[in-house]
Amino acid sequence: MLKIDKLKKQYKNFTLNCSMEVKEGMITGFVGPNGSGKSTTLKAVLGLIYIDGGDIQIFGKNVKDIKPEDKEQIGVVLSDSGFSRYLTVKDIKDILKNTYEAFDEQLFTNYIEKYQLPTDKKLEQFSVGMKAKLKLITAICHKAKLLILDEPTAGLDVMARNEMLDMLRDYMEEDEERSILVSSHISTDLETLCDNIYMINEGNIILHEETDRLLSNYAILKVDEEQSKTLDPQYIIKMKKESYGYACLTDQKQFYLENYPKIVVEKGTIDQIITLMIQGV
Ligand SMILES: Nc1ncnc2c1ncn2[C@@H]1O[C@H](COP(=O)(O)OP(=O)(O)OP(=O)(O)O)[C@@H](O)[C@H]1O
Repeated sequence: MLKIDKLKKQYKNFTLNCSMEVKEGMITGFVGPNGSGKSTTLKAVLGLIYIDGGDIQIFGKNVKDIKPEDKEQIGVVLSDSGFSRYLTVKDIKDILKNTYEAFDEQLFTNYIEKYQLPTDKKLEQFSVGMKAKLKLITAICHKAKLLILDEPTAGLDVMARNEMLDMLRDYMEEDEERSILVSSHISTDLETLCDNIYMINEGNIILHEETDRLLSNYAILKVDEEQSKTLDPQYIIKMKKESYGYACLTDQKQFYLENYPKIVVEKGTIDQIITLMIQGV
């Protein structure tokens, strides 16, 4: 569906060097700290910025060669893009109707009603949550095959986030050939939504893993100085000094549970895993 191979983008103090793949039928999460390169990657995929190297394929075609009809198959949410603040939902519906052949007016109207978005208020009067919902509705209502979503849940409360996640699940259930690439810094969203997750830091992909494996096989071993000397390091990915000794990230939880019954083995959250991947050695 989407393949990024050795994408390079150079800014003054930042180098992006990124490879990743979004497979058909999959929701792929993209997570990393502020300024790690998520938006830059997504903008490059959408052809919104000039790239310095690498290859991006969407629907099997180089991104430079994709045609307007291919673009119709991509739904987008970007943080710094959107409709003019003077437009209303009614205006936006008309624009979408005229832009996308496959625009599903009924689905659009159903979502607008479900989320109680006012149809004749200007966007400038919308709250952050209302704007975020509208952006996602506009991305999914033209029946695109691929959604590229940059922080679609940013600024939303828990209830609104869950509604957005449900919207994305419904979108996927409708057609098994669809895919989503979604960035978020709220890792619980990614845990419950994504099939696999890429972690990026300082422009480099530092981990790619299926979400199930992240949650079932990865763990954090908490060991004191003495225990750290006896610990078989073969499955330790990263170690970080802590007040009690060391936090050690492993992707072989079972091995340590079976062989080191005395050490504390904690199921790591995605946030803890990212932190150890970035700060550990
Ligand atoms: N147009 C630009 N000119 C110069 N530097 C830029 C430009 N756009 C982004 N950068 C830099 O590239 C780096 C990556 O930024 P990017 O927006 O991709 O990060 P991000 O992971 O999306 O961060 P956030 O989670 O804060 O949105 C940052 O250091 C940023 O300052």
